[in-house]
Amino acid sequence: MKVSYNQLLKATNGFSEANLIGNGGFSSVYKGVLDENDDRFVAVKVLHLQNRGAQKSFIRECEAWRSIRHQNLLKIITSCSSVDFQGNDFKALVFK
Ligand SMILES: Nc1ncnc2c1ncn2[C@@H]1O[C@H](COP(=O)(O)OP(=O)(O)OP(=O)(O)O)[C@@H](O)[C@H]1O
Repeated sequence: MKVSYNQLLKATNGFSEANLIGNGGFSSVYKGVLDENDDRFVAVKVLHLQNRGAQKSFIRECEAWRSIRHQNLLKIITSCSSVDFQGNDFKALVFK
């Protein structure tokens, strides 16, 4: 199941400051509610694709996730590859 940009927009209250968990070098992570019937939050990691090195960092992270299993780590449940309202590339990973 893939999620759309609009679903993530809604889940994070429009990627609001109040939902922002933290910023990394290549992404911002937001707390969100994807499914109203599920009381568990998701973490939405939005890539800063305009930052130099973001693509590379993303590929490295995916490779790392592929080989890691740990009880304290969340799972990637879905992803989103789309364009935002301004027509810029938008990519996000959703963890739960
Ligand atoms: N799955 C997650 N659940 C909850 N919080 C998260 C999750 N992933 C990241 N965070 C929070 O969001 C912040 C930014 O994460 P991100 O992965 O973008 O960057 P980083 O790993 O801290 O730094 P860099 O991107 O420079 O390596 C983290 O410091 C952490 O506080």
